Amino acid sequence: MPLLDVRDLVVRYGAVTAVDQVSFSLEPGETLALNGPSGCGKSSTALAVLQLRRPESGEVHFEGRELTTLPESDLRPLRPRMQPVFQDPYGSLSPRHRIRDAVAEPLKIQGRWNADDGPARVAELLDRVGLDPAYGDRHPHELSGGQCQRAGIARALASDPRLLVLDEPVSALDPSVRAGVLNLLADLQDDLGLGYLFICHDRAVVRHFADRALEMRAGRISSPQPGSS
Ligand SMILES: Nc1ncnc2c1ncn2[C@@H]1O[C@H](COP(=O)(O)OP(=O)(O)OP(=O)(O)O)[C@@H](O)[C@H]1O
Repeated sequence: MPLLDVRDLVVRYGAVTAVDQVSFSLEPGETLALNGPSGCGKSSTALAVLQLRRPESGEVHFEGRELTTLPESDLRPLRPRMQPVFQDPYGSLSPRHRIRDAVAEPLKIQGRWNADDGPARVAELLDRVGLDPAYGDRHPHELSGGQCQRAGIARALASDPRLLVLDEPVSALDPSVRAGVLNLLADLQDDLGLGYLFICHDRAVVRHFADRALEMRAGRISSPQPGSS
């Protein structure tokens, strides 16, 4: 069974059809890239996969469940298993919260926080993404962009996801730290068997990082591209 199976997805904003009959599937442990120019519908596809924006039509099967027809109450327990990582590393963390609270929050919301071992779990997650757990005391603005993106990934991992939807996860980062974050994502995938829907406009990064890539143009999949393997 694919981890994710998207069929004939359509996303509209009023008269604008941002995603037009897009279909693809993604296996557990696989990285599938969506590549294409600005405005071709990559982010809209990501939002619809995550059900953060309900599509006009089409189906999104995640771990065998069709999501588009589920009410929010039935989606809620599934949401932790599909986590977004967005382009702006600072945007996904509240500026008012310390990093350790941002990473602990999903555990608390999902009823998995335990005062005895919760702090150790947060430290373990920070360590797993290559951050010294002492950084947990800091606020997002006290971290570099790359460190902040790592903290965002730690927060996503706190939910024990199976799928990460990575929307331009390194595009806003200094070129010198991009490779480190991509290597971290590759290690996490090897260790945890995560599936990645990897949205990226940079073909060189896609070739290096993705197993398979789909090219989008004007809301449609225009062609498959060879990936790195
Ligand atoms: N909230 C919105 N309201 C109206 N139109 C939107 C909205 N979001 C996106 N669009 C339009 O939908 C189309 C697809 O946008 P989308 O952001 O999905 O593309 P993208 O490939 O991710 O581009 P970028 O890389 O610039 O984010 C564009 O024409 C865009 O202007």
